[in-house]
Amino acid sequence: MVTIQQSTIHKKIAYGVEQAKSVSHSILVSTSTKVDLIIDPVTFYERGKNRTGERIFWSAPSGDFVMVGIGNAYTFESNGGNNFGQVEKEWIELNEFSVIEPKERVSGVGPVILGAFSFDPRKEKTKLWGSFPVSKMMLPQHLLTITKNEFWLTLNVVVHGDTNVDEIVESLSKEQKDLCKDAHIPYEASFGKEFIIEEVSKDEWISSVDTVASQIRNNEIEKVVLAREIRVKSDFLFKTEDILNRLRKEQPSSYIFAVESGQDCFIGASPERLIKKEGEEAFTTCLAGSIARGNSEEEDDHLGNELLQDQKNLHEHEVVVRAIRSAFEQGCDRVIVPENPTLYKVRDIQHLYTPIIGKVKNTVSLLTLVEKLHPTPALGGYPREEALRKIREIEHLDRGLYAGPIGWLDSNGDGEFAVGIRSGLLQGKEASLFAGCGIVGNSDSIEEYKETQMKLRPMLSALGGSF
Ligand SMILES: C=C(O[C@H]1C=CC=C(C(=O)O)[C@@H]1O)C(=O)O
Ligand SMILES: [Mg+2]
Repeated sequence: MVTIQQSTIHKKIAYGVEQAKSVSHSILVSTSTKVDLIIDPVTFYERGKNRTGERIFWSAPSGDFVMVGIGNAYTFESNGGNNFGQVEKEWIELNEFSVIEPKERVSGVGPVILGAFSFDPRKEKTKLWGSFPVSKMMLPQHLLTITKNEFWLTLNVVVHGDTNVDEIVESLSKEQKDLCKDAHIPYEASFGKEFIIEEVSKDEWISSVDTVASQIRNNEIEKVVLAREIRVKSDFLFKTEDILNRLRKEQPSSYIFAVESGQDCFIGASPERLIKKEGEEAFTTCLAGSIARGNSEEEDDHLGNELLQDQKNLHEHEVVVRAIRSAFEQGCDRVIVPENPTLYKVRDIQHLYTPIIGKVKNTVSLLTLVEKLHPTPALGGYPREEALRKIREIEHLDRGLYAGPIGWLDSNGDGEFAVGIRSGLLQGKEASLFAGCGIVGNSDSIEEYKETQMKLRPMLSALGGSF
């Protein structure tokens, strides 16, 4: 078994407990080891099923950077606002008293918090999202990181002066062994099961698009993103691992994520980065404006070219670029914005795409950038506050974590957040799936409805349907 040596863990935790006694403060102990085994991240996730409600999955597009967290060593939860500043403050404080091994840091290895924030904490919460707090970031007890073809295992624990070292070492080591048992075996998803789809407030959604488009034509507002929900019902439990496995295969150019809380799981495959920070460098993307994929290469190119010239879609996109540039310029120097969008293609849809980079100003943190950017007009609208007010008033939907920031942050302040779109909430034998569209003055409600259908396909297919 190639797990972290029990003696190493024992030494570090015992040292942490001594430190906790001497400074009268809790201590974060984090030990990581590079293992020379191949671990299938979905198998590892499945092995953690005793910890349902405390599992998290994240992988970046192309799938060569994956993190799987099992068990909460520490959680940052809020039931009020998203509290980005508070999470950051607590995270810095937790790291101030820490024992971290090894000293040389590898991005995504060691003390890392992962989780998600709500789209709009000011919108009244319904029982749909009753299992989730408004925001939840967790420091996993067990973290598997796959990066640059290396496999790392991390154990995180917060100890106190009276922590029983032997007990905690024994339980963590046993759990780690169980998680890694035969974890090289690739996870096999079971066959998809039948399910039915119920549209939620379809006609109301279509007429709300008409209403908002006419308000935009009257210059009341420039852009509003309106989302809708479908409810999926089956006789069988939707299994998170099966869905993760299919998303990994079918959506390789997207961020794949799953966050559990209680018995529910928020899961999806989003093509849209909100922000990545690596040292002084920051990367964001504007992704808005959509068209179908073609059935042949020729048709696909034709549709792509049509999208690149379509005035409605270019306007939808331009609003996003303008707002992101301005938010980015507050936190970054040397902001570089390409002049024209290109295409970003995922299995079921193609989008207009403008990547933006910048050099992060000295005092600016990742969560500060998240707060400045969220929600971009690709998810909310423009101007931001007016659009949020409009969504609160008109949308028949509790978005919860849908379209909110989802990602991770390490103890160096680096990390990445995507926006939680192309996603759904798994609730046993049922699931809610969400999709939204950027509405501008010349949006056609039936076309927008069709656009949401394309955006629902990745999750419908991952649930096991033939979409
Ligand atoms: C809000 C969603 O997509 C956004 C991202 C890309 C393209 C979009 C659009 O063309 O409308 C949306 O702004 C969603 O998928 O639920
Ligand atoms: Mg659109």
